[in-house]
Amino acid sequence: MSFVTAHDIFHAYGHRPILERVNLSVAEGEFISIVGASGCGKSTFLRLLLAEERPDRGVISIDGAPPAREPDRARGVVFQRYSVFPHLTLEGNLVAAEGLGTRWGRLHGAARRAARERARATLERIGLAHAAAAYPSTLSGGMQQRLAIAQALTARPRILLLDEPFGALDPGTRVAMHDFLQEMRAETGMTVFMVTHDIQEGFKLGDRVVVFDKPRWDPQFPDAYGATITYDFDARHGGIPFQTLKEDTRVLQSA
Ligand SMILES: Nc1ncnc2c1ncn2[C@@H]1O[C@H](COP(=O)(O)OP(=O)(O)OP(=O)(O)O)[C@@H](O)[C@H]1O
Repeated sequence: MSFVTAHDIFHAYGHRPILERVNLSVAEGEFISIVGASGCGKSTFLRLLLAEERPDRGVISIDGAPPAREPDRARGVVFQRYSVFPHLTLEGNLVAAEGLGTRWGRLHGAARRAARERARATLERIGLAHAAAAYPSTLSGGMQQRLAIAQALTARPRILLLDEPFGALDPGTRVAMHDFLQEMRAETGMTVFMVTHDIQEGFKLGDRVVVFDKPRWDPQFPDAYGATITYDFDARHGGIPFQTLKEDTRVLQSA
């Protein structure tokens, strides 16, 4: 049963097609890694899932409805340039994340006390309890990233969108973050879309690895065509034997 679907998506910036004929069907709980050349529209696709932009043509649906335009608790996001609140302590960051989903954007009284308790438990969980009262600027990149992911997960989103979340991390911290993400995923059963430039990472974490590429390419007019999903690998079974070639790559020869 499909939870997230993209049907025949076309999206352009001005006269420049970025995505064309993108079709994808994702079951709830699947982890989709997205790879592809720089600038081929991977982040654009995430923005369409977030409804930050609407596709020019085609339909995206999440749980049978178009994605909500307003930020909602169903979707958590972590970008490479992660967005923690610099003026709040670590604990304050997690409490604020819970408040974002409420009517007034803040929690008060007993609800706030309960959120603080949960924040402390989460910080314990991600190994940052000792820094609960510290500010993000005093943390290393890996610790800030851990906080950003914990913040996105605080609302227990049904869908987590990750745009190169581990790009800036050293290899050791990366592996620790992979473990953390895998644990959180096992616990919550959330659906994940992760853009990465690291194919190994894509296969390690993903159930499927989808490749965005331009099946049509005119060397005279490189911007003439958009990218689509050219491969959809089943990464649960080692990938390659289960690959689905969705389109032939056709290079247009100049006369
Ligand atoms: N708001 C915008 N207006 C015009 N062009 C844009 C806009 N956003 C992105 N683009 C262009 O659309 C193309 C796709 O961008 P996008 O960021 O989706 O690619 P990407 O595959 O995520 O790239 P990277 O791997 O480098 O992050 C790029 O050429 C980019 O310059």
